[in-house]
Amino acid sequence: MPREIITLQVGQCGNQIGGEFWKQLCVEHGIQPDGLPRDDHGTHATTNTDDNTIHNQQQGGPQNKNNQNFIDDRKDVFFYQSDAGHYIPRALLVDLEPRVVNKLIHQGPYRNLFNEENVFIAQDGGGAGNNWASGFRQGEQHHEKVLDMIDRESDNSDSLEGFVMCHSIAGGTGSGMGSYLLEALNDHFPKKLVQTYSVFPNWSQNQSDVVVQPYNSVLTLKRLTLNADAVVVLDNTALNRIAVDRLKIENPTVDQLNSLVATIMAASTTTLRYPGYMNNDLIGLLASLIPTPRCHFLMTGYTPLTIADYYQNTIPTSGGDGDATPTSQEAAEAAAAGGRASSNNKNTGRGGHSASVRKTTVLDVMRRLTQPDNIMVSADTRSPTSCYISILNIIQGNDVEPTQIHTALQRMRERQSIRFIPWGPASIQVALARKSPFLASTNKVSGFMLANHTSMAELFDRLLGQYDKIRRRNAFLDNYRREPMFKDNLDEFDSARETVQCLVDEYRACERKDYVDYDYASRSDGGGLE
Ligand SMILES: Nc1nc2c(ncn2[C@@H]2O[C@H](COP(=O)(O)OP(=O)(O)OP(=O)(O)O)[C@@H](O)[C@H]2O)c(=O)[nH]1
Repeated sequence: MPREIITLQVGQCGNQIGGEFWKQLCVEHGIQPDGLPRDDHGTHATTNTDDNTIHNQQQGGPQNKNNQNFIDDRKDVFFYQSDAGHYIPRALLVDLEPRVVNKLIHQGPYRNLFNEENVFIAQDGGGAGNNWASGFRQGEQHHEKVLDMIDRESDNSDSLEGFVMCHSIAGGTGSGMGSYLLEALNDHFPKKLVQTYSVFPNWSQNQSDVVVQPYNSVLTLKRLTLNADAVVVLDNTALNRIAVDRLKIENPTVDQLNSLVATIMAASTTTLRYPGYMNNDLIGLLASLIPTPRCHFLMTGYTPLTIADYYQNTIPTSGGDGDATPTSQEAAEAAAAGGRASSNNKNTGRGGHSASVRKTTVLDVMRRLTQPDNIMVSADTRSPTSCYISILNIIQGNDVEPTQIHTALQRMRERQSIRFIPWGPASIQVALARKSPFLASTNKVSGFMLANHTSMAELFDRLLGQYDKIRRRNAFLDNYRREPMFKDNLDEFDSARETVQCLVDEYRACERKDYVDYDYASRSDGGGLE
């Protein structure tokens, strides 16, 4: 029986990255943009049967020459099938302004993919104006409608495992309404898991309209700490750095960053969609990564990196869509047509956007995954005190044998290049997965890392620094004071700051041997544990 997962996409960013995630899932599962399954088995299936038994043990699924393990994938974790045979995402598209959601459901080849009953757009359509408090208030105002949709979708599953939310923490809707929904999910579905893909802002961008991003981010981080079971951190600063330094794109577009995001999101769900003997449900996946409840912010790494083919020919822009830049719709059409951008699109002249990795072996891939260059969070994972709390590597390759993984692990252990917490087991978990036969790939092996690392505290610390700078001057607070939560006082700001500070302190405490004696009660927020 599938353990279904319902995805909530909230706000502009949430819906844009969510839209890319579904495109990626459709491609990987051989689902056409209209939801109908492709009638072939994929042109990139391998016919090597020599190691079937070995992979069978890893993947737990039947295999034969036609790569039956992929035909036996678990589409129904993320999709359900309509009476007419269309695969429909278990997704809710929520926004306080109509532009992005309308684009998803009215334009481009994927316009018929989503269930339109699952779309919520606020009637006045004014958005939340980069104001967390407005988003939170509107979340409360519209909660009945949205929770009705969630209830209907949850009744539509046999064994719902939980929810995944995609949003950004820095605007108004994804952060404020997203925060409201996180609290509501905890109240209404106390036994279900809640995982988020949370986009952190690019602090190096000096834009005047985003001066309040630190306020919104700190207020959201409180809910991510208290109301989510796991948060996959998607850090725009790091994604941008990777696109520039590794993929040699001068000015990455949002579409190009979202292509990286879609790769990460899809990779992180591989073991749920192609289950094996371990990590085949969300609880199994998260339990191994999160030994202590509050430190549940996960970083990711992926190698070899590429921007999906259909974005390769986009001309980088510093702002909106230029004439020569294919729109998301054109890119999606190109994707649907087989992954090539339209010939009208001019090439950048720099060749395809992929990091130059010529040879991929299991050991290389596993080593590269922990290299700071490949880690998609702007934090120093090699600082003298920071350490890994846990690591899960998902290695994908059609000819990979478990012995290669054992050898790679042994080598890495001998080199002692990775520092782990002093109070727990120092182990890298590895899940072996085959590649989708529907995806072209020039690399034999690719790898994805999901890791819990104490340097995450750096990101939060930096955020608190930005927050303190404007809060000390009580700057830009007028719009917040107009909202009910801040009408009488600003206590909620102080409470959120304190929760984030406690989170930083706990990550730092994790670096010490005596963390096992960590005194939750001594924390001013009582550790938030009931
Ligand atoms: N990676 C990525 N970041 C995005 C995208 N769209 C917006 N962002 C980031 O998200 C933050 C702004 O949040 P939005 O999602 O645009 O805002 P919102 O939640 O819709 O809220 P309002 O616009 O205030 O109603 C900024 O830090 C942006 O850089 C996207 O498609 N991809």
